Amino acid sequence: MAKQTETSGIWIVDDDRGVRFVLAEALRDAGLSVREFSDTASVRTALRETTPALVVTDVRMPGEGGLVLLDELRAQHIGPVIVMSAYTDVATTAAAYRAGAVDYLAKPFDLDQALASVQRALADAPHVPTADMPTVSPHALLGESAPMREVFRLIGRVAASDLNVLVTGETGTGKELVARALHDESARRDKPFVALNTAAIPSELLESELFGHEAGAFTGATRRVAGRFEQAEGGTLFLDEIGDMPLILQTRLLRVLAGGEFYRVGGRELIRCHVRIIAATHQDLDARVEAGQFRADLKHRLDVVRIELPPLRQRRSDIPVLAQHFLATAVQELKLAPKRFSKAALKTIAQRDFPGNVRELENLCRRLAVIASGAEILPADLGKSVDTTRGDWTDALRDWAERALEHDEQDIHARAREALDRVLMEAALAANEGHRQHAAAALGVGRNTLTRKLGASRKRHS
Ligand SMILES: Nc1ncnc2c1ncn2[C@@H]1O[C@H](COP(=O)(O)OP(=O)(O)OP(=O)(O)O)[C@@H](O)[C@H]1O
Repeated sequence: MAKQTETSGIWIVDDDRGVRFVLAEALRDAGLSVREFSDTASVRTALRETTPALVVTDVRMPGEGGLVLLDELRAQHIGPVIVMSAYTDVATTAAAYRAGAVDYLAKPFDLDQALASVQRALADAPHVPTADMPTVSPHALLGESAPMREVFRLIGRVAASDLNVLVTGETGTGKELVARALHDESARRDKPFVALNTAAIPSELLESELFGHEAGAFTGATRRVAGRFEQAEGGTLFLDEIGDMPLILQTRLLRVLAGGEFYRVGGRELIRCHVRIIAATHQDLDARVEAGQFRADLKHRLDVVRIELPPLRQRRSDIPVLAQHFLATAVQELKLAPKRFSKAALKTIAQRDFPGNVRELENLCRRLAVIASGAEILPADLGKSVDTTRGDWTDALRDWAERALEHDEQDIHARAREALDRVLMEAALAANEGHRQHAAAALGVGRNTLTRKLGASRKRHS
């Protein structure tokens, strides 16, 4: 009979997060305990604490491959070990069996087949605990709720394909993070990931932003500039807020997607591109198509696979994990004294609605990291943070600025100042029935200043 050792379940070793997700999910669904590792070094670290009941390892990984690990595990009588690989050549398969693997799974494998293989190998193996163990690999994209697991599953499934993906969800739900995960899990991972927020670029500049321009293409174009398509060559182009793209550019984009080639603005050279497009929108794209604001044929091209990110209020069970992660990250980044949430504080936070979703939760945690006085954040601290900021327009401005900085946008200060001027002027004019002198006086600026700013704002918006 097999020796009853205390082990820590099934260990999956694969640098491909998508494969880990999918396989781990299937094994957990079957009631097994799973730990995930992205490389052999972290397996070795974990082996100092405990041993696995079974290891499923990839063969080719950056750094050290799975066969070295297999040798080591066999030498220490740890295992059984199942090997998986996309390289089903005879030499690799034979080497794996020679080194003592009990089975060899050729990728892409059928999940049922993988599960059957694991169950066969376990039939002889020691006791496997069924409680889920914490995973070792830090996923950038966190979440344990059912909808997020479904998102992980989809990412795992479609990452390796070259299909265009449309990510939908309210602002701040993690659409860009999903796009990055899709890129990181694809064969394009060593090529660039380029993000462009189409709503943040004035429409007259968007074309040259996407496709680049030649020197002299327009006033101020002093040299040739590569657009985002060229920058992303071989990799992934993430087009955020695609729903806001002006129709004329939708037509241009569609032509490029259909033909796989484009000209720079003012250029004559036809440039071929091999870019995977991941688009995102917080809008209802179908409704925009209905309303004639979005081209149906472009939607059709972008919306090949759809990943929907639910708002945070529909997956509240993710809030504690996210909050703790953001607090720890902020403390580390800002070099503050360690802080943690009290149970009551976490409970209060989890009950809150976050219209700005994960981004808003992240900002709240960053603020708490700075302002909470004790090592433990209490519900009273949350009150403080909310009372001083609720309804405060600087909050919205801060969110906007953080987002713009995150996306490496241009002229952030000028654009914010312009928006500030415009909002104040419009409000003052509205409050004074369009009377400029009164509006200026109400704002505490001279009439000439108001007229000048009004002119500048109109020009920018015409
Ligand atoms: N599941 C998650 N795990 C960890 N961090 C997350 C998660 N979802 C979102 N975030 C973080 O929240 C912030 C907002 O995410 P992201 O920019 O991807 O959202 P978005 O949906 O693209 O927003 P927008 O539509 O406003 O551009 C980022 O700092 C991101 O790292």
